[in-house]
Amino acid sequence: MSILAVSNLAAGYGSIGVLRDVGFAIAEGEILGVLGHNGMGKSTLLKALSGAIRPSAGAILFAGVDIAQEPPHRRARRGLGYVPQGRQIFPGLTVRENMAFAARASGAPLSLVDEMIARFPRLQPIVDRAGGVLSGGEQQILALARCLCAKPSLILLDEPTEGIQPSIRDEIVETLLTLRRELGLSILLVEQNLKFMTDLADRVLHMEKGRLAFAAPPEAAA
Ligand SMILES: Nc1ncnc2c1ncn2[C@@H]1O[C@H](COP(=O)(O)OP(=O)(O)OP(=O)(O)O)[C@@H](O)[C@H]1O
Repeated sequence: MSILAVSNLAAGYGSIGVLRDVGFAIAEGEILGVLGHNGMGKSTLLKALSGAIRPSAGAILFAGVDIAQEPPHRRARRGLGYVPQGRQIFPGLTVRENMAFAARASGAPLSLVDEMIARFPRLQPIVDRAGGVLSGGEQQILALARCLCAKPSLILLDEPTEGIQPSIRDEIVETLLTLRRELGLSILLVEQNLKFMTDLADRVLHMEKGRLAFAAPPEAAA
């Protein structure tokens, strides 16, 4: 069964249309990648799915329910996680506080915070450090771990490797594959880094001028 089924989706900014007639589905436990040049609409797609922008047409079935017109917090509560580009962690809160905030806001148990800290060893020595002083890579891991503290069944990742070193990138790959294996986590990944995409994605779609143009296996896309 599909965790996400999108059909005829259109979205944009005011009178500027960006996405047109977008349709695809993600199976439970699947990792789907979306590739595309700058400005083609990849981030806009994730914004429309997360609720950051409201689609002007189309359906977004999440676990069988159409969420296309729901606000972001309701989608998050259903188990739709979103890690936007730029990460958006709370700079004045510590690593642990950032994560506890996400767990509380979603009604997930606070024990998930310790579970996620255990899954991301790089966070262990810095749990009491303020989010704002972390390196770019540390912030990326925190943003991902914080998203997972809300107990999502599908996560939307917008260019998670942007500006981070290969060793951290490899850790993120390993942890995401483990989460998929152990918890059945599904992932929609927007990424320009082909190695990361190839390591992670089961299937890759290509976005061109607001449309999903064709599908190819990750090897072919690379
Ligand atoms: N807030 C906004 N208001 C108006 N137009 C926007 C806004 N955000 C993005 N756009 C426009 O929407 C189009 C798609 O942008 P989007 O960020 O989705 O592309 P992208 O494929 O994610 O690109 P990149 O890889 O550079 O992040 C672009 O033409 C962009 O200029």
